[in-house]
Amino acid sequence: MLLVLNAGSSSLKFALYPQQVAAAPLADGLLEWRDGQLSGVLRQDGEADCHWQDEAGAQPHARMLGWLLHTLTARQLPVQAAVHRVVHGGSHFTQALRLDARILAELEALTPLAPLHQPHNLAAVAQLAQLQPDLPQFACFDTAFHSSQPELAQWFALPRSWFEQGVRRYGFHGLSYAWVAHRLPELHPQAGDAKVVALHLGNGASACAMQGMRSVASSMGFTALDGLMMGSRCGQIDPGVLLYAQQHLGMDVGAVEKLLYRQSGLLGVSGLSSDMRTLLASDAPAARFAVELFCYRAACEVGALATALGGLDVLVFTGGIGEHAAPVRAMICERLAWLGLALDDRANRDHATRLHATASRISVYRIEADEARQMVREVQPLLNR
Ligand SMILES: Nc1ncnc2c1ncn2[C@@H]1O[C@H](COP(=O)(O)OP(=O)(O)O)[C@@H](O)[C@H]1O
Ligand SMILES: CC(=O)OP(=O)(O)O
Ligand SMILES: [Mg+2]
Repeated sequence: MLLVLNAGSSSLKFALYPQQVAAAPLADGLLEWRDGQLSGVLRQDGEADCHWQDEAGAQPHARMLGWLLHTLTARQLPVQAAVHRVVHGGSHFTQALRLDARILAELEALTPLAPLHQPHNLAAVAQLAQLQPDLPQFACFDTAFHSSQPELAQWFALPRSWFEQGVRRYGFHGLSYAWVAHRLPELHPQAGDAKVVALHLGNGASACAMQGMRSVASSMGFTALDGLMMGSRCGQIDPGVLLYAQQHLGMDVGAVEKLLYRQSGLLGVSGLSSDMRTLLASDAPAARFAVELFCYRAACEVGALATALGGLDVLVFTGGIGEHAAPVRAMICERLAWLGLALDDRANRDHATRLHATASRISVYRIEADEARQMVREVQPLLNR
């Protein structure tokens, strides 16, 4: 049994797969740590049949994972290996691999580049090792899919030595895009020759340009801050704003980090929520404006990536917002009408897989993100070595 883990700041998604690439997980669910409370939900056979709650107390994450391992073992589903989504693999790690102490130290050094993700990803590795020391543990990287990008797409216009030190555009959400690259040819037979832009719109949001189903450019860069507007991250910003915040407003580095990662995006602009569902349900003008800005920025980024590709044949929506927010898809596509893109309104409202109108020059698809299954695919060749 292979346990797939995707650890975030306050939640940990898990799924348990048999050690062959099966269509559906044997069990999956979510562990959460919020307001001093721990909770867990486990689904088996599609039914959420196990709920757990406890006070946070000491070592909350270890207790959540302890509950999970205990529950799975009690159900005759003992965990034999674990694979983690690790957001940043830096320039060295461009493939799934088995974790050891040396690799973990290198990954820890990348924490400043992904402060919202990397520490939580690595904490889950350490806690599992404590609970089950012999467990083989693997990592799959969000940056790996983008390692195929040409140098032109990777460089900032900084002095040469900065690139050599690793200050370059990496790109993220690679597990989600790799899954899109796997699924799209099943939906669009000419996908291999197509110029594709995929939009991963979730709590974090980014866009990726693909040619030959490989990444050639992306909107996220050195960290998961650049590019699109997100739930609470600002996306693309004039770096002069950061100088202004420090030099004239006297903000220290911690305050600037908090501003960029946690107080901006949909949350900052709406003053209401980072959650797209809440904003779409609200009549407040600031909520509507936040949604409009989100869509405007996404459409502009699609235009930029179409230029990187030299054309656009296919647009893909994925991630929580991309999969479920029909009004957001409609607003983004409206702004791309000049490219010859037309949605089928009904298909969009019904969340169909194929979303474009018959007359559209550009095909549009909705693909459900499945980072967990992509991780199983990537780690499969390493399991029986
Ligand atoms: N039915 C829905 N309509 C609109 N937005 C939705 C819907 N379901 C989920 N979302 C949005 O998706 C976002 C979360 O995306 P998800 O990909 O699940 O996030 P994460 O990055 O945490 O994995 C939230 O903004 C949420 O409001
Ligand atoms: C890289 C990133 O932004 O991930 P998430 O969408 O899970 O926050
Ligand atoms: Mg996500």
